[in-house]
Amino acid sequence: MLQSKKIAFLGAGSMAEAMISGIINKGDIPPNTITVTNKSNLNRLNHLQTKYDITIMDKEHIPFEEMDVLVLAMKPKDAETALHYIRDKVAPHQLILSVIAGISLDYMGSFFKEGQQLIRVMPNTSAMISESVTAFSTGSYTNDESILTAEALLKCIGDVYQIPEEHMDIFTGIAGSGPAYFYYLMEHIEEVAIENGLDREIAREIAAKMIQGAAKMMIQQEDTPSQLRQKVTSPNGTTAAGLKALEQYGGGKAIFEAIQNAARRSKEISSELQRKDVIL
Ligand SMILES: NC(=O)C1=CN([C@@H]2O[C@H](COP(=O)(O)OP(=O)(O)OC[C@H]3O[C@@H](n4cnc5c(N)ncnc54)[C@H](OP(=O)(O)O)[C@@H]3O)[C@@H](O)[C@H]2O)C=CC1
Ligand SMILES: O=C(O)[C@@H]1CCC=N1
Repeated sequence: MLQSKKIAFLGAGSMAEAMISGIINKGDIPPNTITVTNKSNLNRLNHLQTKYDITIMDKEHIPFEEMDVLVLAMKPKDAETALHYIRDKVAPHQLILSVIAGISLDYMGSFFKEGQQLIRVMPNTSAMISESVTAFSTGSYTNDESILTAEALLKCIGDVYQIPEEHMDIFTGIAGSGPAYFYYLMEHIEEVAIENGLDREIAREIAAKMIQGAAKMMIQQEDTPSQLRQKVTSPNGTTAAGLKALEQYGGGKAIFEAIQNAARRSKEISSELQRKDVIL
């Protein structure tokens, strides 16, 4: 179903590249039917073209009317300018898919004529290797065909969940930002490994595989995380000693607060972006 679709990415940064990479690796879409543009960084566009064989274009030259899907992948601060730019260039039947954190369907909808098809998406950068967990919420005018198109597209980058928009902030805190928490954890694992004489590369490999193994256990086994933890923890053993320090240094609380804070920031971005001048 994606073969004949024309897709344009507005924004060519980390998230756009991760999605483009995942989509192209999946092989359902010919690379040259993906058009990518950005604000001004031509070197970046050339780099993506060389790497993925996609079509790159100055945004002034994009034939917007020919596009089936427009992916908005700029920072929240640039969303308003971009929405202003495209509002008169797209028709309601075209699907606008935004991956911008915190930008609500209502806010987006306020730029367009009634009936515009909109989908709000939250992927993560594991899209690069088709391992994102991605959520999406649909606007009031989005039809079944567009939902199927979006699902097919997002399945190229991993697993997809349709969720109510009110859950987007917490989803963002957990899954959109989540990879960063693991990279942060890895940075600390490497630090202590090196201090204890291990090579950084070895430490990185064993820690990443350990995390992958634990993640697979949670997916494949019926045990809860708490039961799995207990199975690792011998009385008065090494794990109990490690968990004691985690508790003592506020590990659980830190994880809880990290996710809460990210979700709060997502909500805050939404309120910062309230549209002031609706002129249609
Ligand atoms: N990174 C992540 O892990 C995730 C990011 N997101 C969301 O994705 C969005 C992009 O994030 P990320 O890729 O990290 O950001 P980057 O800063 O890496 O990329 C932003 C891109 O937007 C382009 N841009 C800015 N203004 C416009 C415009 N008016 N028209 C077209 N392109 C424009 C920039 O162009 P130029 O370089 O020329 O200025 C750049 O290519 C954000 O809204 C973020 O919330 C969502 C999930 C995860
Ligand atoms: O940090 C951000 O705002 C974006 C959204 C989720 C991940 N990165």
